[in-house]
Amino acid sequence: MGSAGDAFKLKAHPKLPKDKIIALVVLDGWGEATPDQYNCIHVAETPTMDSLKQGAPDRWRLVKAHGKAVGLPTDDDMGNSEVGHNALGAGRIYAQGAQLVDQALESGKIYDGEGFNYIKQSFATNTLHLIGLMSDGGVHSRLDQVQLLLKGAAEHGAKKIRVHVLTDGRDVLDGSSVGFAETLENDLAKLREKGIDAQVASGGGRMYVSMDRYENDWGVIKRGWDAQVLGEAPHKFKNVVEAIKTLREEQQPKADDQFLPPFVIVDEQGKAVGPVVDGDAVVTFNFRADRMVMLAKALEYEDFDKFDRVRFPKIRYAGMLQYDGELKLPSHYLVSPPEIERTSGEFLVHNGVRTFACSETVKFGHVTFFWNGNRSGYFKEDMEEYVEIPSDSGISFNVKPKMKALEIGEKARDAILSRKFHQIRVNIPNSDMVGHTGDIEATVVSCKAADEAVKMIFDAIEQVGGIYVVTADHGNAEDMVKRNKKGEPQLDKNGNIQILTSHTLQPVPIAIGGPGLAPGVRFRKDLPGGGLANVAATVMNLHGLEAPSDYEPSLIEVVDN
Ligand SMILES: O=C(O)[C@H](O)COP(=O)(O)O
Ligand SMILES: [Mn+2]
Ligand SMILES: [Mn+2]
Repeated sequence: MGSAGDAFKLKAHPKLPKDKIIALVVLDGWGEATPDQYNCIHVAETPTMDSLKQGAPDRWRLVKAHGKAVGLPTDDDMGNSEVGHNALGAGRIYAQGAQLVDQALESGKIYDGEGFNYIKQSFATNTLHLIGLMSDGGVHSRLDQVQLLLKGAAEHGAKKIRVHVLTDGRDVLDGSSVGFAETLENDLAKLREKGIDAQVASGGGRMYVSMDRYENDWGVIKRGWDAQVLGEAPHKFKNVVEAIKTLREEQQPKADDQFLPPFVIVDEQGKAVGPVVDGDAVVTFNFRADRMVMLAKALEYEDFDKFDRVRFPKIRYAGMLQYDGELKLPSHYLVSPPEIERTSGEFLVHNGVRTFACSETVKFGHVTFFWNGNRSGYFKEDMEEYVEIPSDSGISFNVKPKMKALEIGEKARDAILSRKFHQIRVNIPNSDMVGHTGDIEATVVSCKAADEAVKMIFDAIEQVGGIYVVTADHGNAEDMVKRNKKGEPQLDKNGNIQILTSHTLQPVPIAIGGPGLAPGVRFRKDLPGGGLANVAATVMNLHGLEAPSDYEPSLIEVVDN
C-alpha cells in the first residue's frame, strides 16, 4: 500500500541535481514596456533587474501574463494577481472565475444551481441584496455580469432588490464610477417599470469600504457592514449618482473612486432604503476571492469577534463563487470555482523540497493562498514555513512607497542563509501597490526599493551557491498612462494625461541565474508563446525533478557544453 504522498512522487530530472537552494521572486506588477517617462521601471534606478536583461535570450525572456494565457475570457483582459499566481503555482491554465461566471450566466445554469435555489427561498417575502465591485475591470467582478444577474433574479421571482456598490478606480480609470452608476441606475429603473422594487442602497470606495484582504484592516469591513447591513453611514443621499459626484467633489481631503467614504441611500423620510434584515438573501457578486473573504466571514460566521456587528441577521448568503476551498467559505455559492488541484507546492513538499514563502500582509496570500490554488494553510506543516510581515494599514501606499520590500528581502536572505529550505518564495509588492495609486513619482521610488530587495536576495543566493528565478505576475508600473490606439498618451477633456492606475496587458520578464545553475541550462527557443503557467514546470526542473506530464511545458532545456 502506498501512502497518500505516492500519488505526488515525481521522477528525478535526468540532468539536473536535487537539493539546490532556489530563490523564487515574484515582483508584483512589473511588466516590460516601451522605455518612456511613464514607464516607472525604466525611470527608476533598477541596476539589478536591468543587468538580468543581458542574459537574453538564454537566461532572460518575456512570458505572457494576461488574457487566455492565464485563463481569462479574452486577450483584452489584463492580468491580475489571482490568475497570475494561480498559473505560476499550478502550472496549468484554468478557466478562471470571470469566464466560469460568463458561461453560467449565458447557459442559464446559474439559476439551476444549489446556490441560487438556496437564496431564491427568500424572494417571495424578503429582499435580495447584491454587494460588490461596480466596474468593468474584470479583475474582481464585471458590471455586465451584475446586469444579467439582476435581470435573471427578477425573472426568477425576486421582487425587492437592493444593490450595495463599491466604487473602483483601481482596475479602471479614476472617475469612471459615475458612468457605471448611471448604467446600473438605468437597469434598476427598467426593473422598476416591471414592478420590481429595485434600488441602490449603499456604497463606498473599494479600498476604504469592504474590500480589504488578508485581514490587514477589519475597519474596512466594518465600514461596509455598517452601511450595507445596518443602514448607517456618515453620508446620506437620494441616489447613487448624486452620491458619487458629490463625494468626489466635496470630500476633504479629496477622495477618489478607490477611497470614497461610505454612504447610504435614504428615502424621503431620511430612512436607509436597504439595510439587511432577518430572512433576506445576500449575494456578494465578486468572483475573485481575496478581497471577499473577510466580508464573507462577517456574513457567514456565527462566532465572530473581528468587530461588533451590532446585529447579525439570519440571512441566506451566497458568494458568486466559493472563495476559499479549504475553509469552504462561503458554504453556498452561485458558480463553482475552478478546481485547481495538484499544484506545484503540493508536489514539491511530497518530493522533499522544503519551502519558505514570505510577503507583507497585502500580498501574503498571493504567494500562499493563490499560489496553492485558492487554498489556505499548509500542505505539510513540517516541510513549509510561511512568514507574513505586517503591512502598514490605513494609508495609501504612495505615502510609503518602499513598503516592506527590504524587510521581505531580509527575511528571504535569512531563510536562504539558514540553508533550511530548498525553495524561498517571495512576492515583492511595491511596483503594483504603488502603481495602483497613480502617483508616478512614488511608483519610481517603489520600483527602486523592489530592485534593492532583489539584490539582497541575489547576494544571499551567491553565498550559498544557489539559483534564482525572478518573474512577475502581470504588468502595472511599466506603464502609468492610458494610451490611444497609436500608443500615445490619451488626454482627458481638460487636456491632462489620463493616469492609468490599473494593470496592463504587457508581458513580464523571467530570468534565471545564480552560481548553482548548471552551465548548460537555457531557455528553449521553441516556446515563444510561453506564459506564467510554464513557470511551475521550469522551477520543478531546477529542483531536479521532472514536472507532471499534464503541466504546461518547462521553459528550460539543458544542453551539453
Ligand atoms: O485587488 C487589487 O488590488 C486590484 O484590483 C488588483 O491588483 P492585484 O491583482 O495585483 O492584487
Ligand atoms: Mn499582482
Ligand atoms: Mn495589482
